[in-house]
Formats: sequence, C-alpha cells, structure tokens
Amino acid sequence: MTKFQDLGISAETMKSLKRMGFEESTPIQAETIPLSLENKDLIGQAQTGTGKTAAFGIPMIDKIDYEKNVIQGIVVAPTRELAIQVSEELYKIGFGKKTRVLSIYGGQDINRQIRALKNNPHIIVGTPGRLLDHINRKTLRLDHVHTAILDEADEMLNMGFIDDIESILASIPKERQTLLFSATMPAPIQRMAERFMRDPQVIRVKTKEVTVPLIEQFYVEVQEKSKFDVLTRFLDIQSPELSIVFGRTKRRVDELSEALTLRGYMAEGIHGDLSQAKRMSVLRKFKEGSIDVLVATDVAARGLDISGVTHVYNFDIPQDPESYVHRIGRTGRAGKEGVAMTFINPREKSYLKIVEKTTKRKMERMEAPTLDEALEGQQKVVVERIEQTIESNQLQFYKQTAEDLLQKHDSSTVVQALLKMMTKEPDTTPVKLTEEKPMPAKRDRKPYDRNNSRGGYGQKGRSKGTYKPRQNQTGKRNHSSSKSNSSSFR
Ligand SMILES: Nc1ncnc2c1ncn2[C@@H]1O[C@H](COP(=O)(O)OP(=O)(O)OP(=O)(O)O)[C@@H](O)[C@H]1O
Ligand SMILES: [Mg+2]
Repeated sequence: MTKFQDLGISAETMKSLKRMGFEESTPIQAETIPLSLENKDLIGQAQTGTGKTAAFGIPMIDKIDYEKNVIQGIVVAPTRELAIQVSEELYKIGFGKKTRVLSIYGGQDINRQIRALKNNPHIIVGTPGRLLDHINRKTLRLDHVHTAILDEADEMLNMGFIDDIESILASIPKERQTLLFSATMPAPIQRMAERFMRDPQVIRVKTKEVTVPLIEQFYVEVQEKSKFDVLTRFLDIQSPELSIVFGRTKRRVDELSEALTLRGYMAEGIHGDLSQAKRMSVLRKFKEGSIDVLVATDVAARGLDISGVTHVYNFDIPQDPESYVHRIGRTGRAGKEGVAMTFINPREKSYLKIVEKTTKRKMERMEAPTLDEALEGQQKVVVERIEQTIESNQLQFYKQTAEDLLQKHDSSTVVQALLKMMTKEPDTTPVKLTEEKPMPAKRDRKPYDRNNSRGGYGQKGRSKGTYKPRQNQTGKRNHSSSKSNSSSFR
C-alpha cells in the first residue's frame, strides 16, 4: 500500500482524503494518480470497489485552476444514479479546494440544470444524452475542459452511447487528457481508445482474478420453477444485512420485487422504466435500510457503491461474463467481505463455465436449502435476537409474568413456544413469475450487439460505427428514440 503523500497530491486534497477516512491509497490509485497528474491518457482497469472514482477524481481536482471560473473537467457515466454518486465523491474529494461539482442527467428539470450551469462549476458529471442536449442547446460549453473521464467506458459502449460520446468529446479541445475507467475492459474498448485518446497507457492492476478475492462465489443448480422458493430460503438462512437480487429483464425485476413483498420481505425494484423520483427514493430507502432487498437489472447497479451490501443473488445468470463481474462487485467493496450466489438452470452449466473462464475463478457448488434448513436458519436469527435482548439487560418489566408462566409449564416448553411464535415459518403464498429461457451455452450473438438484450437497455434505433449526427430540422437532438425503454436510464 502506498501512502497518499507519495503521490504528489496537494495539501488541501490530502485534508479532504483524511476527512473521508482514506488512510492509504489503493493499488489503482497509487499507479494512476502520478501519471494522471502528468496529463497522460490512461485506460485504468481494476477490480470493483477498489476506488477507481478517487483514482480519477483526485488528480482531476488537483489540476483545476481555481483562478478560473470555467468548467475544466468532465466525467461521463452510463446511468443517472452513477453520475450522482460520482459527483458526490468528487465533491468530498474537492472539499478542501472548494471545488464546484455539478451533476446533470436525464429525468431532471432542464431549466434547473441551465441555472446551475450558470454558477460556473469546475467539474461536470453527466450521462451522455443529457450532456449532449446541453451542448446542442449551447447551455454547456466545454472549451476550457482539460480532463475528460469516461467511467464504466465499456458499459457506455454496450449501451450504444459511442456516437454521443464522440460528439461530446468533439466539443472538448484536442489537447485534453482523456481517461477511461472500468473493472472490465473487453477488446472493443481498444477501438474506442484509438479514436478518442492520445497514446494511452493501459494500467491494469496485476491481480490474477478479475473479481475480488473477498467475495465468496457460489452457484446453485435449481429448476426454473423452484428458483423463487430457493431464493427466499437463502434470504432466510443467510439473513443478509443488505442484498441485491439481479433479474434479467425489467419485467423480471418487477415480478420479483412484487413476489418478495408478497412473502413479507422488504424489497423494491429498480430499473430504467421507473420515474427518476421513484428510482431515487428506492435507492435512498435501500441505503437507509428501510428496505433490505434491492431487485435490479444489470445496468441499474453498475458502479453503485452502497455500504452494507453483504450478499448478491444472481436470480438469473447474467448475459455476459463482464456483467457477472460488475453484479457481484456490488458487495465486497473497499476491503469488506461479500457473498455472491448464482442460480443456474441445469441447462446453463456450460454457460457457467464461460463465466468462470473469464473471471479465472471457480464458483463453489452449493445445494439448494431444504425447507427444514430454511426454518433452522430463521430460528438462528430469532436466537440471535433473543440473545441481544438478554444482553440489553432491560427485562425487569417482564419478570413477574415470566415467573408466573414458569409456574405452569416447564422452561423448555415455554421457550419452544416463544421460538415458534417468533420464527418466520416458510411462507408459501403463491407468486407470479414468468419463466425465463435458459442461457445458451455459447454466446450466440456478437458480444457488443446487446440491443434489447438486457431488459431493453440497448439502444434501439441507434446507429453504430461512425458518427452520424441525429438532429432534426430544429437543430435539436431528435428524442423520438429516447422514448423507448432503451435510453431511459440516462
Ligand atoms: N484509498 C481509499 N481508502 C479507503 N476507502 C476508499 C479508498 N478509495 C476509495 N475508497 C472507498 O471505496 C469504495 C469503492 O470505491 P469506488 O466506488 O470508487 O470503486 P470502483 O473501483 O469505482 O468500483 P466499481 O468498479 O464497482 O465502479 C467507496 O466507498 C470509496 O469511497
Ligand atoms: Mg466505479
């Protein structure tokens, strides 16, 4: 571990890092910060939860000229939630320097954003569509930007944002520094790098595994029709602090969150068809712990950093190995431990091997728990609660009633009755889940042709390849295609 002092960081920023509780730099931070301060173009790849945001944020903030009240840095992120999260982290890092950071994303009142842009922020964090909107309206000028960052670069490529990104970068001076960051850097990123970057250096943190070693990874073979019961049994047995359940499509997410709620779990779903207000309120409730199961699509959870997520359940195996890496990376962050459970249909076994080949790590097989085991798990939870209550030492009020009860029955019978009352017995309330087809053994499509394949996040009707400006006669961006589900996560 390298000390932050040795990386050439300013005293003000060092203070902010201390305030954030960062003591030592992570490997990706140690490797990229000095290079970034020298204005090198970089492609940074490091495991999930290892501090890539600060890796690009610290040098960007230190390179701002605070004499100038103009936008000097821009971060492009694939989803609104991520744009918000990144801007919050940058705000904290820039606290010592009083850096003004503004996030702009779709689904938020554009006039409010225009007003905020007039306050001369130093750094903008945004989603591609809304950034481009402002550029076209001339409400966002990037001519003084010296640092451009593409966070989750591969995801933005997957989502078909390549043309938008090209247009955004075209309005930034060529002498800029361009940085690409993600936990996964599949081959097509190279092409992106060739187009947008100057002699980029690739920084890959040298670890054997793409996934974080602190995440225990299991797979469970289960028939489609039993999956839901098995999920609830695991939730009962493992009793996660917070957990994320991934479903393949938006419909799946809706059905799963409804089904979990019906069975008494505090669960809600998040995906791109929900209103911005709803998405934010669901995330807020999850962070506060007033719901403890978040059901999500792949895209909804990319890059999200929520502390307390102890378990990730891949209710459906992800559609590609990269998504697997990002999904399970919602747990085991910043040195914490985590558990990832992946459910597979027996016909998906060879697909599982493909995922394992990419991550260079085997998942351990776990048997689906039986009803009795689920019940035992629940009992354990109750016993823990009882022990905590005993420790709290505030039982005086109940003493007389307890003694009266023990006059009538022996102590074991009394405790048994209490355990029975407090234990959540398996709930068999019928739920509706539409069946999903198993994943084929081989990728039967090009890796980056994922249109409509991940719950409609692909860019329907979006052109690929060379940039073709999509403008209508009024010169504004044509939003007819953004009506579809595809772009609703921007
Ligand atoms: N040097 C550090 N010391 C302690 N905590 C850190 C340090 N750097 C970052 N963190 C914290 O670690 C967590 C994960 O960081 P971050 O979200 O940047 O990870 P990431 O590498 O971008 O992950 P992902 O690939 O999932 O996007 C955050 O809560 C962040 O504040
Ligand atoms: Mg990140």
